[in-house]
Parts: sequence; structure tokens; C-alpha cells
Amino acid sequence: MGDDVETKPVLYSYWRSSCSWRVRIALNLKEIPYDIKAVSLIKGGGEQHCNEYREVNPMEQVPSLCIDGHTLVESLNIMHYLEETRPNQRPLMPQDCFKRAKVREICEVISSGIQPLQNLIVLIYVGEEKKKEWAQHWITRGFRAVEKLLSACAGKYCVGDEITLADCCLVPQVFNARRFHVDLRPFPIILRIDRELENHPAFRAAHPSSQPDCPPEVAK
Ligand SMILES: O=C(O)/C=C\C(=O)CC(=O)CC(=O)O
Repeated sequence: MGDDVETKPVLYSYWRSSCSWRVRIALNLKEIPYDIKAVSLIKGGGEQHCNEYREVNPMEQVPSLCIDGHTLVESLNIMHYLEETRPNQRPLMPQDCFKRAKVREICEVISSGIQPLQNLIVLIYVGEEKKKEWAQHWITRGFRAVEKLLSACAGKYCVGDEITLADCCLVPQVFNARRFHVDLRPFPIILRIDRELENHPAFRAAHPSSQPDCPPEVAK
């Protein structure tokens, strides 16, 4: 193994970014030690837009992960890379092809169908006055689909009784739903799975309030 492989991975992360949080959970579950380089999405209009970071991530978003001598962007891509390169370190995808498809389905609904519609860049464009209603609308619409899908595939967790990448996506999205005061009562399965995972050590350590860049007045 070369030096690159032995270097500790670096995650460019923002404490409250749900996409960074997904990857933090996956790294923690797989017990991959990593350092965090905090990128403030709000300081000075957003450090993600500076020239230096654009070289790391041309989408000017977090997360990005430097690992195994490579730099990777896009949270789901990163999580699949971790899974493919470290399949035996706490697998986060089921063996069964159909179950794998169900995991990807839930990941996709959240990562393409919900989160991008309520991320910072879109809410700034929508404007202060409309942003809460906008976020509530799209999260509620997406959660209706997630709840329906889960009614067919959930066990203890999103797909069966093992934690998968779908759970890594769900928990941060529930946090965002609460942040925008979405009424979660119509989604009992989502709430049950979120409760199931809230005290899991890998999920707790990845929580925004446990991050080095979490403002002290918010940190637990
Ligand atoms: O207000 C802030 O602190 C800035 C950014 C975020 O929380 C993260 C997002 O834009 C949305 C998301 O993670 O889904």
C-alpha cells in the first residue's frame, strides 16, 4: 500500500448540511477514521464558493471526501465508493438485488426528489418570505412517497432489519423536516425509524450538534 492509502481521509463538511451528515454516518458506521475540514456555507456568502474550494468541488457544495489518494464529490457517490471499497466493514447495502434496488430507491427519492428542492441555494432564490412554505411543500410531498415505499420494505430500519444507505439518507432529512416545521404526524414509519436510530452511536456522532463547526450556542 502506498502513502496515499494510509493518509487519514478528509471530509469537507458543514455541521448542518444533510448531505455531509449522510456521509459522516456512513464513515462512522464503517468505522473509517477521518478528519473534518469545515466549510461554512454562510460565512462571507459561503466558503464553498471560494476559488480554492471550487478546485475540490466544482459544484461548490459539501460534502467532498479525500480518500485513498482521490477526491470524490456527491454524497451518494461517496457512500457507494465506501461500500464498494470496504464491503466487509459493516455492509450498508443488502446482498439481495431487489433489496439493493429498494435501498437505492429511497436514497434517490430523498437525494434527488426532496433535498435539492430545499437546499440553501434554492431557498435563497425562492426568497425569505416564501421559503418556509416552499420547503414544507416539497418535503411533505416527498415524505408521502417515502412513507408509502417504506410501508412495503421497512423492517426495523428502512429496508429490512439491517441499517443501510437508505437510513443514512433518511435521518438527516427528518432533521430538515423538523427544521422547517413540517407536520410529521402523517408519517409514522419514518418517525419510528428516526427514533430507532437517534441514539445509535454512529448516528449521534454524525449529528450536527456533535460537529466541530457547530456554533457553541447550538451544541449539546
Ligand atoms: O442555514 C444554514 O446553516 C446553511 C445551510 C444548511 O443548513 C444546509 C442546507 O442548505 C440544506 C441541507 O443540508 O439539506
